[in-house]
Amino acid sequence: MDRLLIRGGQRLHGEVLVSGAKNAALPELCAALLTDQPVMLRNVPRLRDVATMRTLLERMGVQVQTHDERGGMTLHAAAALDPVAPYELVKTMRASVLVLGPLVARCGQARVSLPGGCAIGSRPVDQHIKGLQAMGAEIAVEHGYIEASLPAGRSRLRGARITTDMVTVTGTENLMMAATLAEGETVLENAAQEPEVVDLAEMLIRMGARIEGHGTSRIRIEGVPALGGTEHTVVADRIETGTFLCAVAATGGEAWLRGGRGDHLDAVIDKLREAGATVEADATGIRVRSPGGAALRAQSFRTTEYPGFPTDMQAQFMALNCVAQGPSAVTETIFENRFMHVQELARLGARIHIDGRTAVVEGGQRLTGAAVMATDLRASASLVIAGLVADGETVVDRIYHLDRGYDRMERKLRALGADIERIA
Ligand SMILES: CC(=O)N[C@H]1[C@@H](OP(=O)(O)OP(=O)(O)OC[C@H]2O[C@@H](n3ccc(=O)[nH]c3=O)[C@H](O)[C@@H]2O)O[C@H](CO)[C@@H](O)[C@@H]1O
Ligand SMILES: C=C(OP(=O)(O)O)C(=O)O
Repeated sequence: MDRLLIRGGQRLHGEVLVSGAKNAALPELCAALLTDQPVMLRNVPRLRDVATMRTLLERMGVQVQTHDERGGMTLHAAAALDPVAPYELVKTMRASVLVLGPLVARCGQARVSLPGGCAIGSRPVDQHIKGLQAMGAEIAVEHGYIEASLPAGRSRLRGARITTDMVTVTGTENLMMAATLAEGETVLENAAQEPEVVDLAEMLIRMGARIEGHGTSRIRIEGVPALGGTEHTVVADRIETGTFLCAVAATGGEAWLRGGRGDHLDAVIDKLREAGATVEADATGIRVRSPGGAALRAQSFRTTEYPGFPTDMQAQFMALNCVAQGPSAVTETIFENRFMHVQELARLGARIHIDGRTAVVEGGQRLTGAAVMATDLRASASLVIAGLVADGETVVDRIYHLDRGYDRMERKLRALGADIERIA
């Protein structure tokens, strides 16, 4: 099992090319199920989750071709599809549930394993199911599978007004994709406004979908009988960008994050500026300059839906808060169990006390290298950041979590001057 060996203490300098967003690429790969025409995606990141999604789609009968090093991929769901997502694949990647909406809309049926919980929380998909039922799908949950079909005599879902109980990102994406091929109008109230939802909507519109209001809490979709193929470039990964911002802020140095979208990261950039880092964004990327974490001021924040502070950046910013000066309170409101990194950060010398949904961080600590274990994707990233700052050697174990969502992270960090290597 691969691990990362980090010798901390290097300042980071140079340029990083930001990859396409995992959380946009995954639903966009699934959108190829909605049409019998080829769909060409560019800037698809090289990630374990993308490979898993590819395997899943290929098992359903989608032809997938990879073109080049720059992330070109063509998907063609022409043949009769086998609309089944088996447990072996879904259990390794919750985003597999994103095939549900497209399959019901295109094939009139689907059999998708329940994703179950994961390290960060229970993560039910009841809102996805409720929305599809409102659109006329008959759904039973049996033997660990969501069995969905259209009633006898119906060949299409029907539009509906759906208000989800909470803002759900993949729930919004699943229902928006399903609604593109439904009969009549669907209105999604309380919709997620994340940039990845907007990017997916833009791709669907290019495929012929009629969608309005994406990027707001009310999305209207007028269903059409069929969608066509398209070409689409996956939006830059704001979480990868934010992770590198925090890494440079913590180690000190200066970096240019080429392709990074500052307009998708306002909440994080505001906090970095309040901490004392210099962050300048334009249409081509983001420049960050920092005197090093120990010269910054720790920042309190609460995670919320977009455009608030993203839960997917909570662990990385907490690593920065451990070395920055002063106390800070980090409140996680999206997932009930997203503090798994706290105990591991403590092994490096961090002082953090958990009080319910808030982690109180005593800043200004000198971190020292140690063996630590990654528990989930962003927890792994926070341990890498802490390891880059710590004195001596840190070994991060179980980095398969990191590989789910970061495109060659250690290579990008090495290019910035970090002393980091992958070891067996
Ligand atoms: C592939 C992808 O895009 N993953 C992102 C997506 O996950 P994901 O879409 O799974 O997260 P959601 O937005 O759905 O979850 C938000 C909250 O709603 C709850 N919930 C959600 C759906 C549902 O049917 N019932 C329910 O109770 C969840 O347990 C959670 O507490 O958004 C999260 C929140 O920004 C991010 O952390 C993930 O990186
Ligand atoms: C939680 C995450 O992803 P997923 O929803 O795929 O588990 C994440 O990207 O931080």
